[in-house]
Amino acid sequence: MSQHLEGQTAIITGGMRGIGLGIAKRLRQAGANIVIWDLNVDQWDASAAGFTPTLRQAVNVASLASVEAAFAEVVEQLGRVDILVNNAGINGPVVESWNYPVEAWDQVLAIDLTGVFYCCRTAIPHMRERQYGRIVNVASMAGKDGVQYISAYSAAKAGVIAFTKSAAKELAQDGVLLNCIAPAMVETGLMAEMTPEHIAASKAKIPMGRFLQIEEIANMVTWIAGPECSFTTGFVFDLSGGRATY
Ligand SMILES: NC(=O)C1=CN([C@@H]2O[C@H](COP(=O)(O)OP(=O)(O)OC[C@H]3O[C@@H](n4cnc5c(N)ncnc54)[C@H](O)[C@@H]3O)[C@@H](O)[C@H]2O)C=CC1
Ligand SMILES: CC(C)c1ccc(C(=O)O)c(O)c1O
Repeated sequence: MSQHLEGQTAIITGGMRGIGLGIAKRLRQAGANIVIWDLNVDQWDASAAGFTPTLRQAVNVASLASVEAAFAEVVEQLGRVDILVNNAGINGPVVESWNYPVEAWDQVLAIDLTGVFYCCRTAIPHMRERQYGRIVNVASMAGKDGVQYISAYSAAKAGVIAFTKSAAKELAQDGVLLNCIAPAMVETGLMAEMTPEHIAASKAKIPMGRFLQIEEIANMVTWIAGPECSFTTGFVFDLSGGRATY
């Protein structure tokens, strides 16, 4: 396997399980030193993951103070951050938009959108100073299409796409590239929060007729996060099994 990220440092938010863990594992195989940020980082299953991260930090991405303190510690201990994967996210209630609880709306937006902004805001000055960085924001097909009964999640993911495009233009001459991925449904803890009817409806929208696999996301992210991705910024890379039409 290519070791093209040897010596680089990658932060993966929400990296304790699911898609984030899969991305972390694959970036490690490519040679990167891995920093895991998650709400609770006590339980690391090294035999299941197949590696031990260089650092694990308890971070709430919805708290700027938490993000800034953790980032400073990474720079102090490892000296550099080359890759930031903004993966942490929640779904929230599955309910009509007009009945969506206001507190839950605020929480979904705080984690899924503002959390991405906080992590980028914190990492970008360091990357600009080094004139190198790769930021991969995990959006969703829900952010492109809008999915019924998960309006806060869909709105937050649409916001992640627009934020990525804006910041990418600002940083295009600084060696700092920002891109998004827009996965369709993957069988993780997050998907389990959907109702069986919604899961079946989502699967039915995918021409390939199957769910996306975590390894497929991790492989794509590993390329986007590396130096070979050199002329693409502000882009949304779909993982939709043929579903995406734009
Ligand atoms: N599972 C799916 O079908 C899809 C997922 N996605 C996105 O992929 C990303 C990962 O999702 P999954 O792995 O499925 O979810 P998951 O629920 O399995 O994992 C999410 C991780 O994020 C962490 N997290 C949640 N809130 C946090 C916070 N405030 N600060 C730090 N960490 C926090 C959780 O503790 C957990 O480890 C999310 O952004 C999700 O929206 C996108 C498209 C489809
Ligand atoms: C698992 C998350 C909440 C989710 C659910 C449904 C869709 C979809 O139908 O497109 C998504 O893209 C998701 O990210």
